[in-house]
Amino acid sequence: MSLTGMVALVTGGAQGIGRAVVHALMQKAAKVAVLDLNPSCGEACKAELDAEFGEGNCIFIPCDVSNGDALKDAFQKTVDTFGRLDIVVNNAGINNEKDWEKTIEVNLASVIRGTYLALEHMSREHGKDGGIIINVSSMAAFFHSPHQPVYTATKYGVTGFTRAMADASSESNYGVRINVVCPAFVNTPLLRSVEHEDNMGKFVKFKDDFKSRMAKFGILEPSLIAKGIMQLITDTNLHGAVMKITSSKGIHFHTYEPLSA
Ligand SMILES: NC(=O)C1=CN([C@@H]2O[C@H](COP(=O)(O)OP(=O)(O)OC[C@H]3O[C@@H](n4cnc5c(N)ncnc54)[C@H](O)[C@@H]3O)[C@@H](O)[C@H]2O)C=CC1
Ligand SMILES: CC/C=C\C[C@H](O)[C@H](O)/C=C/C=C/C=C\C=C\C(=O)C/C=C\CCC(=O)O
Repeated sequence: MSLTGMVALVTGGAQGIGRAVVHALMQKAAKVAVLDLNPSCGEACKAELDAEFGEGNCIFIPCDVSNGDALKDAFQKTVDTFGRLDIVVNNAGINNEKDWEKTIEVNLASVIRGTYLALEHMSREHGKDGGIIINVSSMAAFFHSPHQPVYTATKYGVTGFTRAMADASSESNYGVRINVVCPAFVNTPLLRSVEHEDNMGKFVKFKDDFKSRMAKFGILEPSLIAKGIMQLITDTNLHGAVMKITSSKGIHFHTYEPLSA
């Protein structure tokens, strides 16, 4: 499937996994709106992408995804700038067990909100052409982490929500494919949050156990996660797919018994 001329929106796109996905999309000639909370990182990211791909192919929109009005405006600005929307990657996420309500807001509520906004702009129900939504979950949705109970809960939520919405899309003929990706540990700034009491709260005392888990399971590079997400975007057979990415098995898919969890 060619992405030339397609328009994508990536939340948390200024660094880490989101940044790698933005780059991969632009390599395939998509136009991209990068949404991120961090303005300096976002502006630097846009400058690098302009230098590599030429101006006019990406925009940076400062946006806190947990602010519903700001997220809605960012979707509208993307469509106003590029004329359409085809691909949404709900990637922004945090690790904060101390401010656990914020973690639910960013990791789960904002993914739900981002999915509904994406449907408003892409679903046949709204007279649009269809599209693709990718939600970013985690292997924590399969191997629950005793050091991140709320983070784990949000990622279980993202996976369940995405599967249910994929079925809703099929049953109501939205014309939108909806998939979820579940990476294991990835070499990004998020991973370094294991060291900080501000992020881990009382679970910071387990940081060495956590680091042992990382050593045991390995640490992936963001480019591999971008490769998996590009497969979910471009393979038109993939809908309702739950992609796992691990050091031991690479990119692979979780399978479920019919009518089971
Ligand atoms: N790094 C890892 O080991 C893994 C990460 N993930 C998930 O991948 C996604 C991306 O994570 P990383 O790239 O590792 O993190 P990261 O911390 O490197 O990058 C996240 C980006 O999201 C932005 N962001 C954070 N809160 C935001 C908000 N409220 N509104 C808008 N932007 C916001 C940050 O400014 C940053 O640019 C997250 O959903 C994370 O849970 C999943 C599995 C493994
Ligand atoms: C402080 C750390 C911050 C963020 C990291 C996140 O918690 C990240 O989202 C968590 C990842 C958790 C990964 C947990 C387990 C990984 C397991 C494997 O790699 C297991 C290997 C094979 C599984 C076989 C299969 O696919 O079923």
